[in-house]
Amino acid sequence: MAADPSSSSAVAMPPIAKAVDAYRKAVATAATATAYVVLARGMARELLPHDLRAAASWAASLLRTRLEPLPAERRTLVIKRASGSSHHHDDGGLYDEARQYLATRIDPHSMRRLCLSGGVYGAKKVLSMEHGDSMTDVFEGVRFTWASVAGEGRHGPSSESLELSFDAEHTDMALGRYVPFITATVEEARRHDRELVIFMNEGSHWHGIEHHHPATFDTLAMDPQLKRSVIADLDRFLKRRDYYRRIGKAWKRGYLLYGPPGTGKSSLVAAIANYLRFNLYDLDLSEVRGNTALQRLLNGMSNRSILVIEDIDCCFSAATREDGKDQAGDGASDDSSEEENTPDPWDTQQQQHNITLSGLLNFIDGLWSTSGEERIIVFTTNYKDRLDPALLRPGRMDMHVYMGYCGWEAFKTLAHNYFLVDDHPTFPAIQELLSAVEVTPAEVSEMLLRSEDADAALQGVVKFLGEKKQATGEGN
Ligand SMILES: Nc1ncnc2c1ncn2[C@@H]1O[C@H](COP(=O)(O)OP(=O)(O)OP(=O)(O)O)[C@@H](O)[C@H]1O
Repeated sequence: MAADPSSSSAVAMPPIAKAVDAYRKAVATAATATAYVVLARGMARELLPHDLRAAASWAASLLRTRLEPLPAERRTLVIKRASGSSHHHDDGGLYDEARQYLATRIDPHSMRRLCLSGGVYGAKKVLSMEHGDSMTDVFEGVRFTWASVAGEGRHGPSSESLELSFDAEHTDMALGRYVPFITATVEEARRHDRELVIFMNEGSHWHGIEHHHPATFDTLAMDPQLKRSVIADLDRFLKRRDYYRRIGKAWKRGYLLYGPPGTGKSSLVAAIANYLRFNLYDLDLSEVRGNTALQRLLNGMSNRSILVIEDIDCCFSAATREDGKDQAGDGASDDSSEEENTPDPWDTQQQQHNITLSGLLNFIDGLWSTSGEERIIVFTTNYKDRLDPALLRPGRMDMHVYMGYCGWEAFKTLAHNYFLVDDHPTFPAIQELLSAVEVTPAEVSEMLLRSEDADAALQGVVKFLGEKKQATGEGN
């Protein structure tokens, strides 16, 4: 049977011929499509009036703009390294602030290369970008790009800079909020890391030593609710700079800590200093020779500090109370009338200088309202009932904090501090005994310190409390 030549040729068509055929078809199709477009254009030109055509083209371009937004205009802020500053010392310029800030924001996983510096003489190690690298930071939902640019030419490293880029529409925010935020964050971190100092007065000068008191609010044994309210009060105080400015008052807060000896008043002062990272100024009034010296001392205090006057009841006896009135009949205990009979040199001197406790407070108010910022003043006393009533008046000291005998919650804090123990077979007995006897946290701490073994120490506490209860019962 003879083969069909056409079918045989189709089957036998070589690949090149196939491609040529496909190309021919494509050209024909394109020509047809182009012809249609040309025809449609021509018809539109013929049929649509000019204005309508212009409107259609404007709408089309608008649609295109909407669908493909143009890249936003960018703005770049160049932060140059201050000449003379070194990598090892932070001079406080914006360049150093930005570097320190970026060290806390840098994501080591997202960077190809990283610089690690510091560590000299125990200094903190800091991560930073390599020159030529960049990173992004998001603030209030806006992306900021940071680039590290190498110093050029003979100026070398001193012409290094950081470049901050952002969409131009966020310029006000970058300058008005982001840059101040960076400064505030770095200041906060520096404050947190700084060594604290406790100053004591010698004549009219302060003499400072490093303050390493370990007390914190976590280690402080006190009523948990009271502890929370002190912390909340401190937090509120820190946030109220503008409020104090607005009402024209000194930005200060006064705390009166009172309670028996050994209940943690000094520990609370240390915990406040550690919490706020404020330096302490422990003022011994008996060392102060008159108004001028006092003024010099108060003026010599730095901002963000705590002025402490311990045992305030001993500094001002009834003879120097407000208005200089003899207040022996005001309910003060017998001890104070004893003091009146034997005036100490400070009293005599204060009478000469006519300083009363409320006078001192007014003096401090006046001085700090013009010069001081973020000051805390703490008075401590074992005998609140001996204090000048002027000091106890509402508004005088902002918060009165009673540091009392060791309660159950306070005891649990101590047991946790010393032995990391949160439960123990002796606890029920201790809880019961604590509700029956008055014992100070200092006494309990001392018992807990007697042994390194938790069982032995806690048994010791039970024995001590039992004996105390018995003695109290016999005494009654
Ligand atoms: N509330 C407390 N929490 C934790 N530890 C305390 C507490 N109270 C006392 N201590 C322990 O007892 C020691 C002495 O306490 P602290 O000096 O703070 O008491 P104080 O009330 O200031 O006494 P004083 O009135 O005699 O100055 C502290 O160093 C601490 O070890």
